[in-house]
Amino acid sequence: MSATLIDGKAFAAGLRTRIATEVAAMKAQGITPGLAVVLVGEDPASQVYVRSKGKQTLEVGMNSYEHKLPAETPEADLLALIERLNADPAVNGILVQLPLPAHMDEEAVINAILPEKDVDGFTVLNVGRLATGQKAMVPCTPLGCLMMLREHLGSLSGKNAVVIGRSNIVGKPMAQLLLRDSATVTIAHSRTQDLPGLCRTADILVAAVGRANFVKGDWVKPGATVIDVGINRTDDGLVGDVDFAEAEQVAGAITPVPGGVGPMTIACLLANTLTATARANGLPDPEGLTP
Ligand SMILES: NC(=O)C1=CN([C@@H]2O[C@H](COP(=O)(O)OP(=O)(O)OC[C@H]3O[C@@H](n4cnc5c(N)ncnc54)[C@H](OP(=O)(O)O)[C@@H]3O)[C@@H](O)[C@H]2O)C=CC1
Ligand SMILES: Nc1nc(=O)c2c([nH]1)NC[C@@H]1CN(c3ccc(C(=O)N[C@@H](CCC(=O)O)C(=O)O)cc3)C=[N+]21
Ligand SMILES: [Mg+2]
Repeated sequence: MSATLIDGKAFAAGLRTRIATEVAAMKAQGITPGLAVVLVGEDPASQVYVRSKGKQTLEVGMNSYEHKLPAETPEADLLALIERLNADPAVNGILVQLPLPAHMDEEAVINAILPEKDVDGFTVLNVGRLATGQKAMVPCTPLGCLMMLREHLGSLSGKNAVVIGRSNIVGKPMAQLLLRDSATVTIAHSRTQDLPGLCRTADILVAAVGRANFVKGDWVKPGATVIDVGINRTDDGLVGDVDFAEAEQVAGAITPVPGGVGPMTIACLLANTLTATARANGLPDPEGLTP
């Protein structure tokens, strides 16, 4: 047996085409969406993401504003930049690349972003809105995972979902979105007992752990849908948190790494920027880009 491959790269390309169409329509009304990305320091992986975000932002017809600050920038200077971006009408979305250097208070920096421009959905206001079922900006990685799950499964109602990982940027918002779609959700983490046994109950298994090839084939329920969020650089190249070779023998469907969740994350960032621009201009939310 061999699983259906969920092609995030192709899905993301289709999403970007739809976004480009919407951007063109906005531009005809004199509105050009703008995304500001702030990178502090020189982490090579972060530089790669920021570069591909900037490139894809321009490709869909949006304006891209990149701000690169040295690692030793005082926090006050970063907060001052965020204030300027908050006040700039050409900027509809603001993303501050994480992680930040150790001398900065990540929570304070994130919460300085105007919630309406918080295209990562990381501010407490957007987290609270998502948790209470109000109209929010939803974190890009979980949103991309949700889109792929809906596309593959249709309804998620009543399905058993296990999310491995409880971070604020992936695990927790992923669980919220699955719950909103009426899945029965369990969040697992480093203290979870009998993780393999728990995973075997999952119709939907989302791995956001940060450990290469962590989830083994015999943890996967036959026919399950497996979403691999992990990005791990190893001597064998980029690999996910799921042992792909094993899991694809058992799963019904699975996302590859690379070419799965990663490209969807960037496409959803553009989707959120479009949504933020629509809301800032009193237009309805673009169809199919919000949960
Ligand atoms: N494709 C994409 O677009 C993105 C990919 N990523 C990738 O996703 C992965 C997760 O990212 P992130 O959520 O930020 O990571 P974090 O390090 O913030 O969180 C990892 C989570 O995994 C849990 N965990 C660690 N070890 C184990 C274990 N042995 N058993 C069970 N749970 C464990 C931790 O548990 P505890 O809380 O108990 O410590 C924690 O909740 C990384 O590989 C990251 O690179 C992240 C963002 C976007
Ligand atoms: N404020 C903030 N928002 C984020 O969304 C955010 C962040 N900080 N910090 C880092 C993580 C990680 N992340 C990825 C985005 C795209 C790929 C991606 O496109 N991956 C490609 C491979 C890219 C490669 O080769 O390195 C793929 O999986 O196919 C991966 C990871 C967003 N993050
Ligand atoms: Mg983290």
